[in-house]
This record gives sequence, C-alpha cells and structure tokens, in this order.
Amino acid sequence: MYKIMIRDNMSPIATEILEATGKMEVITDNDKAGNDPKVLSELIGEYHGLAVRSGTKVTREVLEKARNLKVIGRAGIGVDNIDVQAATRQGIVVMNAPGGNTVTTAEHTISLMLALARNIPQATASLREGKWEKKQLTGVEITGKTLGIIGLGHIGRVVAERTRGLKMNVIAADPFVSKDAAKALEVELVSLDDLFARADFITLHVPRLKETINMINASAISKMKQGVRLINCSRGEIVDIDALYQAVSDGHVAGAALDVFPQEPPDASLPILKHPHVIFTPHLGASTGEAQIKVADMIANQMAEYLLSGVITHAVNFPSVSVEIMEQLRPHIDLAEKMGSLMGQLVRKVHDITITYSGDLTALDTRPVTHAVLKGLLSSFTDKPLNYVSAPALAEEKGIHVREVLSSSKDDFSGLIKVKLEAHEEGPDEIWGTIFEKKYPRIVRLGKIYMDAIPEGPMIIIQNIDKPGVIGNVGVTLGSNNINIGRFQLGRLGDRALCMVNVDTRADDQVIEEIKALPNIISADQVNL
Ligand SMILES: NC(=O)c1ccc[n+]([C@@H]2O[C@H](COP(=O)([O-])OP(=O)(O)OC[C@H]3O[C@@H](n4cnc5c(N)ncnc54)[C@H](O)[C@@H]3O)[C@@H](O)[C@H]2O)c1
Ligand SMILES: O=C(O)CC[C@@H](O)C(=O)O
Repeated sequence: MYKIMIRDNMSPIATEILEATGKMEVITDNDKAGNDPKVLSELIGEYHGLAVRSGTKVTREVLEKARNLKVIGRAGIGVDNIDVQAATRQGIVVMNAPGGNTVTTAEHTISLMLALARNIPQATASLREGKWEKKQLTGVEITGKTLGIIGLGHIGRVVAERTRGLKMNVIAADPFVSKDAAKALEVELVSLDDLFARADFITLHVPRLKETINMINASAISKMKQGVRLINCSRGEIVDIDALYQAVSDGHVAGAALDVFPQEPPDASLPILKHPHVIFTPHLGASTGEAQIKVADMIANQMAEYLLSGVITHAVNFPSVSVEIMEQLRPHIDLAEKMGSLMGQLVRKVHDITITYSGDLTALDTRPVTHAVLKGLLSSFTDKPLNYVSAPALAEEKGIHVREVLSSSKDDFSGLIKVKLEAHEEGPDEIWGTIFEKKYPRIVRLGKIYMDAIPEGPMIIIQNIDKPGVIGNVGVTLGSNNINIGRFQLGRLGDRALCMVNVDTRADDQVIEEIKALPNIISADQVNL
C-alpha cells in the first residue's frame, strides 16, 4: 500500500481516484498549520506521495525528512512552492497539471480587468456603506484599447483570444514565442519596452523565474503610459509591490488588480491593500469548481500511474512519456541501466559519457534511456539511493558531461545503444547493446570486441590473450570452486579475446584472483547485473 497525503483543499475527486486503485491509503490534511515547513517535516516521513496546490511549501527542510516520498503532485501549474532541485536530487518526481486551470485563470484575468475598468469592487463597497456615488466611480471602456500581454503561454493565449473578441488591440511580449506563432493568434509580438510604451492595460502571465522576479519595478513602470492599468494573475513576486504602490499613489498607474502577492496571505498592514484604485482577490485565479476538478483529476491519475506502473506524465524534472511510448522504451531502459551498471563496475573514473542511439530508437524520446544509463553507471559510485530522476543531477554534481547523439548510421541492428566513456583509467571504454525480438537484451560489443552476451545476474568479464587452454582453465577454476557456469560467451579481435561468463552464484574475490593468475589472462572482473 502507498500512503498519500493530500493538502490545500483539493477537490475530493483526487482521493476517489487514488483510493479506487485499491493500493493507496489517502490522508487528507487541510490543516493550514501543515503549510509551515516545520510542521510538514514532522508529518511527511511515512508518505510515498504528496499532492498539493499553492498553499503548502515543500521546502528542502521538508524533503530532507521525506525518506519514503516518490512523487509530489501539484494540482495546478506553478511549482514555485516546491524545491524542485532538492526533490530531483532525492529522486522525487515533481508533476504538475498544465492546462487544467488555464481557461479559468484567463477568465479571472478578464473579470479583474473589467472590474478594474468599471470600479466594480469599489462601487459594491460604496453601496454597502449606503452611498450612491456615480461621478467618482466613472470607469473606462476597454473597446479599442490596447492590451499588453506579458507571457504568451497557455493562459496568455486564452486571454488574447477572448480579449480580441472584446474588441481590444492585443499585443504581447514573450521572448520564447515566434512571430509566426503570435501571428497565428492574431497578436502583434513586440518588445517589452514597446509593450510598456503602447499598452493601456497590461496583464502578466509569466512564471516565477530568476529573470521575471520584480520585472515590473520602478524602472519598468516609468516606461509605461500615464494612466495604464495593471492586472497580475501570475505570481506576486513578478511585481515590486512598493514600486506599484508608489505609482498608483502618484497617478502614473491608474489602477491595478492583484490576485497574487509576494507573501500569501499578505500582511494586513501592506499599504497597497488600502489603496482605493487597487482591487484584489486572494489567489482565486484557478478557483472554479470546474478547474479544481480538472487539476485534481489530472494529478491523481498521473500520481497513480507513476506509482503503479512507472509512467511519468507532466513531470517538471523528468521527460514525460506516454504509456504507449513507455511500453516501447521499457526493454531499452532495462538494457541501458545494465549497460551503465556493467561499465560502472568495470571502470572507476568517468569524466564524459556519449550515448549514441541509432535505428528504431531515434524515432523515440530517448531521454529516459539516457537517465537509465546514468543510474546504472553512477550506482556503482555512490551509496546514496539513486533513481532515474536523481541520476542526471548526480552526474552534474560530479562534473560528468553527458552527450546524447541520435545517429542515422545503418548498423546491423534494428535499434542500437552505444555508451562511450572518456578519460577513465583502464578497462574497456565502450559498450553496445540491443534488444532482440523486442524483448531480449544483448550486449553486442564491449571495448572493441563484438559478442553476443546476456547481461544478467553475476558475470565474470575476462580479457585474455587468445591462446589455447584459457577457456578450459577458467572452467576448471570455477568448477573446483563449486561455481556453475550458466553461459560462456566469447569474442575476439586479433590476438585478444573477451569472455563474458554468466555464473549461477557470485564468486569470492579469491576465485577472481585465481582466474587472474591463470596463464594468458589480462584481466578478470566480476560484475552483478
Ligand atoms: N493566479 C492563479 O491562480 C494562477 C493559475 C494558474 C497559473 N498561474 C501562474 O501563471 C503562470 C503562467 O501560466 P501558464 O499556464 O500560461 O504558463 P506557460 O508556461 O504556459 O506560459 C508562460 C509563458 O511565459 C513566457 N515567459 C517566460 N519568461 C518570460 C519573460 N522573461 N518575458 C516574457 N515572457 C516570458 C514563456 O515563454 C511562456 O510562453 C504560471 O507560471 C503560474 O505562476 C497563476
Ligand atoms: O491551486 C491554486 O488555487 C492556484 C494554482 C495556480 O497558482 C497555479 O499555478 O496553477
């Protein structure tokens, strides 16, 4: 049974989906105290899965205590409340649910823009106080006005489409979107400075990144049109809240609508909260029944699929692979891990790795196969628990440079994986592997020597001078030590030969020493696959 903690008032559909697998015990903990990393650290140890929205902070401190955690599911898009780097190092998959709340958040943005244009929250408050103010609450039309969208991703695009329907001129700034893509959306792509200079309304839809934090600061605001109105449904840290307060106070910015804050909930004494030209919602962008069901449904299914069948979808720290592709990749992943492991046990020092894929494999997403090579290889160099998620992070930490090549060269195999290691001290520097008949793994080359070996269980790898008697001597040595030979595979090149011997039981070190002492033996190593 897997134990899953669900937090942040997630739709109950997530619990239903996870419990329906019959293999998950779900604990729903909506106690806000658990949003505090200190409290969550005390609780997390026994859980295999954690599902959150934006309220819970999954910090390094929490992850250090998460000894059983395999997956964190974010029912939403932004994963900035999760320390993804720390999770990756610990091999924890972090998934989100992109698209699930896109329309809802775009609709909230447009609602805020219209409410801001027509002073609706202020009018409501004024009427509640028994007043009938009309002159002070006169608004502006949006028709014909220019809307500047910063960040033309999922939400930005829906905002663009809907606001064009409201007869606005839509321009956008996004360095990662091509002019053609923007043109297809009938949006004019402009530079950020251009957008600042032209927009009557500006809406933010960028993720919280090093480059986007405080992108709306005093200098940016000074480039904006006098009387501009700003809407932020992205992340609070994108806007320098003090600079915005200053700008609405001096009238340069006519008004602002904020759904998100640098600190949530914001301190009640925050000056901007009292400003009459600024309206707010408490991070409600994604809060509709429809969106919450969609994101909870997505994340629960993704988490269950990962825990029960290893299929990873929408992970932010691992390539996403569909069930169908995973089925095709699985034998290659298993083979790749064994190839990496074999090389890791033969060589003790690696600086660079080149992994070349050819044949059928080039049509697939080979990144998970690369992760498997690294996991196999690095497992021999560390006593830390390692998995497909954490292996690339450990390679980077160790300064190992990994290169992936897709080759169109025609080999004799339908799909071939070649792993070449650079700058190790001794031993064969490359290994080639393939899958026969879609399921049988084979090592087809080690170093320069071709062969046909099954990578399985304990194996003794012997390099020798190709002279009569070597095979007999090895057989006698193993036999006299009561070690049964399962398979004996041979290859040769010039006067050198290579034996890969599958044995039923692991040989003691002294047996390997006896083999090394036999005539014409160059090296003998035992590996376990
Ligand atoms: N208020 C809410 O409840 C709520 C709900 C959903 C999402 N969000 C926030 O909205 C953000 C956007 O969501 P999305 O689904 O559209 O994400 P997305 O990843 O689809 O789009 C983000 C866009 O920002 C662009 N971008 C990145 N850096 C940029 C920069 N420096 N300048 C301009 N553009 C830049 C990217 O190219 C991308 O097109 C999320 O990251 C999340 O933080 C908030
Ligand atoms: O869960 C929420 O309510 C907010 C989600 C939103 O900020 C997101 O990034 O998807």
